[in-house]
Amino acid sequence: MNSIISWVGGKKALRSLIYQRMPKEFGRYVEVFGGGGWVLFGKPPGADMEVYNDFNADLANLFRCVKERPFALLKELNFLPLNGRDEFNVLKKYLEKEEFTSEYLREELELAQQNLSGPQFEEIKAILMENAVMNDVKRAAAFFKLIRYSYGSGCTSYGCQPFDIRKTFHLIWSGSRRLKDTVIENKDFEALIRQYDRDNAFFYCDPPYFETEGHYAVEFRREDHARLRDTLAGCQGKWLVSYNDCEYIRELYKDYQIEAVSRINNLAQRYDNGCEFPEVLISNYDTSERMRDIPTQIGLFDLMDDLYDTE
Ligand SMILES: C[S@@+](CC[C@H](N)C(=O)[O-])C[C@H]1O[C@@H](n2cnc3c(N)ncnc32)[C@H](O)[C@@H]1O
Repeated sequence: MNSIISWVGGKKALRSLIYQRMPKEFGRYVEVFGGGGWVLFGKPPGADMEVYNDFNADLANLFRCVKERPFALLKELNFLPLNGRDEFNVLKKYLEKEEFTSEYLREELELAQQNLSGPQFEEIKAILMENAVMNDVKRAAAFFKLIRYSYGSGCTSYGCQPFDIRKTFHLIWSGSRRLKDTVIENKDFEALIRQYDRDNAFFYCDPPYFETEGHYAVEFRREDHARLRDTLAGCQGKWLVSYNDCEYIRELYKDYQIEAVSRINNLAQRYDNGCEFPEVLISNYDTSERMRDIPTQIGLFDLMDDLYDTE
């Protein structure tokens, strides 16, 4: 199926190449730089454990709400489903406000426990918990709209295209079903990889590309590319990384398998028909395993796409 959102650097066009190169067997699938989760959404759930991660808290919260609170999210989205520059600016301001963090909730609960009797505390606790969840849903709805209304899904400028948000509701439903058993995380890649690494793990890593790091709300520094390589170097499991094809990345991963691939560049394609974008797939295992069985494996993924393709 398609993702619930478009995302800068989303791997819709590259994912069939990635499926063909995945290890034939793995017990846990971990999408380290989740973004729109295009690779995850297009693959059958399969593995014993599946993890979606992104360090962007709004993105992880959106995925969590789609998975766990689809009713509340749809209700929130359906409330005043306008689409105009003014609403876009209001949503942006709302998301820029200081977050209602779990730290704040913990303090409120502690205060209530110290100052109230047992039954009173239980009553207030239920209200505080409910409000905290509703805040998550409100934030998820605002973020979802911001992505949908912005230019190129970049969340920064208004896209100026009329769009009825209700047209996306079926995606939220099918997304919720697809994410039913997926663990959603909001961690820096290094902590995540160390936490989930096992010899039966498979990590798909799609970091911000070299010299386009600034396209994301979460800061990714130049030295983070080397930190990622060093973290992956210590892995027991298998991993596949996608990057733009450039000298720096080729040198950084010179001890691993590097395959050049290319795909249509979605944004450039708008202005330059036929524009292709050179990328590399880097791995610590033999990616031709699955391709040797190509008729059966591709058939399976194609079938999933047919079942779920909704956009
Ligand atoms: C190229 S995008 C991933 C696109 C995704 N594969 C898709 O198909 O939509 C890179 C993502 O990495 C996330 N990111 C940036 N720094 C990170 C970090 N230190 N740890 C985990 N995720 C990070 C960004 O928020 C962004 O969503």
